[in-house]
Amino acid sequence: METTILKEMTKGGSKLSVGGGVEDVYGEDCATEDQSITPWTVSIASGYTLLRDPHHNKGLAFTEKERDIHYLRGLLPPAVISQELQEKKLLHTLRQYERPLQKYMALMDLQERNEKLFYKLLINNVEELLPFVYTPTVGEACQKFGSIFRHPQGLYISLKERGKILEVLKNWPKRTIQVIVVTDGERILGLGDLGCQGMGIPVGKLALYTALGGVRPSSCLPVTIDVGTNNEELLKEECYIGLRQKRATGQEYNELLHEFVCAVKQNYGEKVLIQFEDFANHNAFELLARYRSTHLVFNDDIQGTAAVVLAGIDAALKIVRGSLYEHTFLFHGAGEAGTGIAELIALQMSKQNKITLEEARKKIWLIDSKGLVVSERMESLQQFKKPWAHEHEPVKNLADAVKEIKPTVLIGCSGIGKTFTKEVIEAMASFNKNPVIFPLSNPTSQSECTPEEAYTWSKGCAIFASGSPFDPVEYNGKTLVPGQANNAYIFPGFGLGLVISGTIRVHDDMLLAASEALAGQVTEEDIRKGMIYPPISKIRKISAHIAANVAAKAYELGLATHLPQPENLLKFGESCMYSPLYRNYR
Ligand SMILES: NC(=O)C1=CN([C@@H]2O[C@H](COP(=O)(O)OP(=O)(O)OC[C@H]3O[C@@H](n4cnc5c(N)ncnc54)[C@H](OP(=O)(O)O)[C@@H]3O)[C@@H](O)[C@H]2O)C=CC1
Ligand SMILES: CC(=O)C(=O)O
Ligand SMILES: [Mg+2]
Repeated sequence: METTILKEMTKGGSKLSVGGGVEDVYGEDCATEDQSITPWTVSIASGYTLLRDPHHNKGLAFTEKERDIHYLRGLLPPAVISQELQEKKLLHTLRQYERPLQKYMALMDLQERNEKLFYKLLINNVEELLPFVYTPTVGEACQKFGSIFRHPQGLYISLKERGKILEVLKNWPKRTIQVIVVTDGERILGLGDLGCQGMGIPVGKLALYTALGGVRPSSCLPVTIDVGTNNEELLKEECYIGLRQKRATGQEYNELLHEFVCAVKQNYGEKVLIQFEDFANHNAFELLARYRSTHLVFNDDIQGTAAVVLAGIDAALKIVRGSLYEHTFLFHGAGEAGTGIAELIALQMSKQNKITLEEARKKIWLIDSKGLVVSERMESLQQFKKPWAHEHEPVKNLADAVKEIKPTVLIGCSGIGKTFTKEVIEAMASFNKNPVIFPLSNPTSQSECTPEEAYTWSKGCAIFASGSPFDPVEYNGKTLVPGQANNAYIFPGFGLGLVISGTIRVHDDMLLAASEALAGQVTEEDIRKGMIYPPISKIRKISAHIAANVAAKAYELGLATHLPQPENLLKFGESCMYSPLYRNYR
């Protein structure tokens, strides 16, 4: 098949070359989605190849003229339909599927077939479709990844590629990458070690980077590092897609990860964001500590989750009153999410009250699988738990700890479902007018409790937000809307902020800036309805605000490299956001 140069043109577009200040941000094949600045892009597909190129395929929406010019005659049935009608038809079809996994597979197929239509559908129906590309369905998809696998998405880097990672990166068809989400599959949501099948997570997270944060899909790269799996069932499974060996650890593991991180910087430069996702905590904290001062790295489970929860607490304080420091926090789970959130809350308390971090930490308690984290256990505690080992008698279970500590805010992040029992919630409600309850564990099966349970056991008083989505609940004739405390509110806007400012390092103050921007998007009306997060349907606007705040902080800290600083970062961020609308081809 002959390939010709294909030029995309916006309606009324007149310029021939790619130009404008935003080009530096997006580089390569398209400068910006602000078509008034740069209406042209160049690609190389035509005819049959064009129909199979997901970035440019429009299916039946190709116009008569485009069909003539691009050798599409006969390759499509005669009807020409609009993108809006395509979207309507697809939504109708998706709604016919009964099982969430069928919807997931249909959506992934669409993403591989027609990228713009996939994103238009997702952006316009985010509330309805997010649960099928993200938690909870992505969890089931990862568990069954081997049997539902149809076409590879993202890059697989296994121990077999040791010493050749730079070459592997060069096999990826895009040269300009701005965001990488990488997992090694060892702690996929609360579902444990899913090995190579964890790829569903980077793919899903990056779909959100584009749909929720407006980062261009062509500049996103999902990566799975396969060092084996300790999941015996997967190792025995016929359809398992990964290396059939136990996980490599120690030096072998560290060397592979180091080669990866260095190859990324060498291939894509120092402004590419590496987001670590769903690593087990024994690696996650070390990787972040090792690379945070030399590379642009971000751990979503530790840092993104912290920012989203702090924002929810900020909004909850408008209902329960008092400052952060006047509250007492208890975490069920002392891993990445737990200690990450705890640390950011302590940092904010210390800034607000001009106290030391040590003093602030005293208001925060954590429980792990062995009970309350207390000083008596200091020697045997992992490093990241030590700052939280306060003086206290040992306490073995959550219900007893709640009664002893009397927290105002209870946060679940153990990955173990059903642990916020009736006894726990009733105890919380017995000394709090409005207990703040955050069952953060994902997916839905691992949630510490449902909103219905929290509202019923607290007699409708709980302020509730969970990691996975739940439907509104009718309680005593009132509709209560549970919030979704999920890092999806933060990372897409956070990443966009780094990209538009060309930031080279992540600083904790940027997490506070992101958190503040999210909390600022919660309206009085949301609060009146008991909602501590803004509706997810407004996520593009929310992400633009987060991006602007993060970028502003990066400029203030001298970590941004795109100079001069745009006058209006919000407008600039919005103008950089990916648009899923088809372009006219000439
Ligand atoms: N809503 C959101 O945005 C996010 C949600 N999460 C969810 O949070 C959960 C935990 O993730 P993460 O922190 O990364 O995982 P980690 O493995 O790092 O931490 C889990 C913690 O839970 C503790 N734990 C395990 N079992 C029990 C138990 N029976 N009783 C008390 N504590 C227990 C572990 O104890 P020990 O240390 O002793 O092993 C550990 O401290 C997952 O379900 C994940 O999906 C994570 C990130 C974001
Ligand atoms: C949401 C998320 O990052 C997690 O559950 O791991
Ligand atoms: Mg995660």
